[in-house]
Amino acid sequence: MDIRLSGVSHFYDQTEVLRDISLEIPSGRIVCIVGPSGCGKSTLLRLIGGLERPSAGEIHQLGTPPADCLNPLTYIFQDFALLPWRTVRGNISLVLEDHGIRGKAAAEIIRDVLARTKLSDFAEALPKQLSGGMKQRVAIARALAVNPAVMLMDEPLSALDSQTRELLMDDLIALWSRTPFTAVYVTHNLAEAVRLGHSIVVMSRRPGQIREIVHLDTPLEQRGLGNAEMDEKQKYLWQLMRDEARAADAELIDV
Ligand SMILES: Nc1ncnc2c1ncn2[C@@H]1O[C@H](COP(=O)(O)OP(=O)(O)OP(=O)(O)O)[C@@H](O)[C@H]1O
Repeated sequence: MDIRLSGVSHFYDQTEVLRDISLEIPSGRIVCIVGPSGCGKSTLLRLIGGLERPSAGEIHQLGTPPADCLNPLTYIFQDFALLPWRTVRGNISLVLEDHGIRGKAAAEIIRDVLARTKLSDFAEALPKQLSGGMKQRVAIARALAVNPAVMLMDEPLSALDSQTRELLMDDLIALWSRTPFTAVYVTHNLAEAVRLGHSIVVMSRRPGQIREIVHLDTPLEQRGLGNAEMDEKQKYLWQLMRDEARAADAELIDV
């Protein structure tokens, strides 16, 4: 299932947050969204997820979600959003219970997603027993359990330290390489964007407009640390963003 945004604009009261966003999110691709603070990245994700309706423009889902998809648009948040009193298995089974899936069918899905996220040995652990990186892997496993058409990822690694971020990026790439998923991935971190994005949407400061879409051809598995092409792309992205980021920073100070 692809997603197409056509001329999307959004206001909160009199404040224009997004202006005339047209964008394709093709199936099986990771589209990263970068831009200065307050430019409307999370708002854009909420509009795509249908949590809010755009003030103008249209968002279409093209094609049908996978046959066994329980929730076409599934979020992954920065703060993991796990229930602390439920085990890893219990957190994942919750989203299946919501769809009436229990017993053997649920156990098989949970076994599969735990194996894919390398959490098979931690099914009975509580969130408080897990590191931040593992908690986010549980959140990813929970998202995979509903076999989403598109994952909406809002700064999923930004609460983690830099080593854990590297490990999680490796995990996401391994997951994608095994079974390509579709994601819209909001991040402040340009290194993350060039590592994970098939394309990177660079937004201007508020009202957020698309300044440029940068495409990356290097396969995800070849984008390790120290890859010269990735460094070049990251520099280019920073050049695009630097003035906007400075201006956005000054705006926040003026408020
Ligand atoms: N529900 C809301 N009501 C009113 N204003 C809002 C609401 N949500 C966001 N805003 C405002 O809209 C603008 C864009 O916010 P948004 O969180 O989408 O930006 P962002 O690019 O994700 O920011 P950041 O990078 O700092 O997380 C901000 O000025 C924010 O204060």
